[in-house]
Amino acid sequence: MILVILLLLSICAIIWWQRRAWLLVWRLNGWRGLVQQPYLWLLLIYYLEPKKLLQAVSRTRHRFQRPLGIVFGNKPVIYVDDPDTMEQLFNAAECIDKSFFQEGFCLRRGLLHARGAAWKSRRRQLDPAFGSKVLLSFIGTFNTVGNQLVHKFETELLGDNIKFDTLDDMFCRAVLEVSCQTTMGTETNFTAADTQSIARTYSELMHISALRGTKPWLQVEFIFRLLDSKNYKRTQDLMKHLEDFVRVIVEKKHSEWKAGSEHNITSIVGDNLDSNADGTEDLRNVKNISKEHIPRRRIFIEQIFHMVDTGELRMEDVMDEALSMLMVSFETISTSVLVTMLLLAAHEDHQRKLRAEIAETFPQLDQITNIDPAQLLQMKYLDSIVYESLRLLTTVPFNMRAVSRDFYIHLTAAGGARRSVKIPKDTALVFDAFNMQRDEKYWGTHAKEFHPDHFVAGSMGPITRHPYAFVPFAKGLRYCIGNRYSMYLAKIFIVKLIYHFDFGTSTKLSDLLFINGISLKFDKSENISFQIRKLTQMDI
Ligand code: HEM
Repeated sequence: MILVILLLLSICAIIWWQRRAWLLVWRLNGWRGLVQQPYLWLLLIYYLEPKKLLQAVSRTRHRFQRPLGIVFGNKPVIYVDDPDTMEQLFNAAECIDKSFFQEGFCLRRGLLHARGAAWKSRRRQLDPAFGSKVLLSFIGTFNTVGNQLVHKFETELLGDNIKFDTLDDMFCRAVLEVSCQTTMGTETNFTAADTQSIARTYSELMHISALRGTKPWLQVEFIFRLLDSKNYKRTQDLMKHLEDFVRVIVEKKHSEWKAGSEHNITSIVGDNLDSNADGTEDLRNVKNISKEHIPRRRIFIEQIFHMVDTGELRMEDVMDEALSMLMVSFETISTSVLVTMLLLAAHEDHQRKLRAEIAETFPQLDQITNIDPAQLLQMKYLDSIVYESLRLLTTVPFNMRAVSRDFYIHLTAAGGARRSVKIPKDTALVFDAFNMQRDEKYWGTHAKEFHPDHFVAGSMGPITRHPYAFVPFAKGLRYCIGNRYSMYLAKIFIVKLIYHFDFGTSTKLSDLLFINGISLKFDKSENISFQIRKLTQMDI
């Protein structure tokens, strides 16, 4: 009897400890949500690892009413996979902070992880570094590394059995090369060989971060050290390797910058950035900037050095930003290019149509060697291919935030009735862009196919879907600062590759098994291969 009473008391104590989370589930999903919690916990216990999570969520999310409330320890968690709720949350000042799920990310410094007022001020400081003029000054670098990539394909990557992982590695190295040049002004020759193991170091760190991201207990430093000492030690070594690599370059560049004339520049060339987060290019802006007004290449760290002099930033901050810009850019852009090439290889008809648009836009070979951004931005079919790839195999499947203050969201019931739901402080938000962007409810019957027409305005008029049904770079207040940079670079690589080579594969979309890394990964990727053939002028 005493045991039963103790047990009941313990259950009551746990429910009291979790009361805010239970209350939120009740407000969001009613009795059904409360009763479903044990089932949800079982699913989470079984599937909480990168290889299983994404596929399990895709399979089971329909069994629950969404947005879905989850009791996670004493934390309320909301899983969101609909555009209406995403729009409210992405634009709420209470939802800009990162969540506890991201505590396991290897680099918890800089803009990427800043919170509240610190984030606002850092974002204001860094936004101009991604303005149109600065981006246009990088086009030469994008072209040069793109040409090196083409040469690498010509000499080493032609044949009937080019492995997916080989291309993955090559794209990672090429993007890292661009990133090192535009962030720190350093040529690293990664496209030829990763002699300093920098690309491999970043990849390994992202892999460990993804593992910790899906196992929240590993995000507590001492538990990580205790339960997974091997990866703990490895993370420390890898981070030190990267920090040393970046520190040497940043310090050298800072001394050069101080000695040079650029030192006197106290503000960076910016322009009006809008929240252009769906990747829709600001063609007008680019056209208005004449070639004479494009500054010489202003690398990222040079643009923020003057803030070190004024005391707004410390040298450590510059290093953190450089480290994280390299980290976030190389895996995301390379994954986007890789999946676009895979989808084009699997859909020869779209590949041919894109090649025709490229040939029409750039009739001379030297125009491909030196791609002009203004012409690039007019390529509507290229846009639709890149956006459709970002929709169907989105690069960042899940996105997370934390709620910093109690606030209300408005939900619409099936019958159309609206109701307000109070979201308490410290709730973790999980945005599932991957499944929303493949949901027939928002994308119609071709939702799970590669269908570039999704991004082509038809004879019936403009595209009318919900503006938040496509969020590869997030949207609202904390959207990706590198979205336009990514679009230029990815498109330049894709245009050059499709112009010079024919890509084929026997892999079908339905064969792909998805893994939730920091960016999208594929299980059994060793079974995916490409046939790559050099095209002649006749073929084009
Ligand atoms: C295809 C490529 C890319 C994709 C799909 C992508 C996606 C995203 C997403 C979804 C977020 C939002 C995270 C959140 O809401 O918490 C984000 C944030 C961010 N991205 Fe990207 N990204 C890409 C490339 C880049 C590049 C090239 C850079 C830098 C050069 C970059 C820098 C950042 C930074 C600094 C943030 C944090 C912004 C902030 O907190 O204010 N990203 N990115």
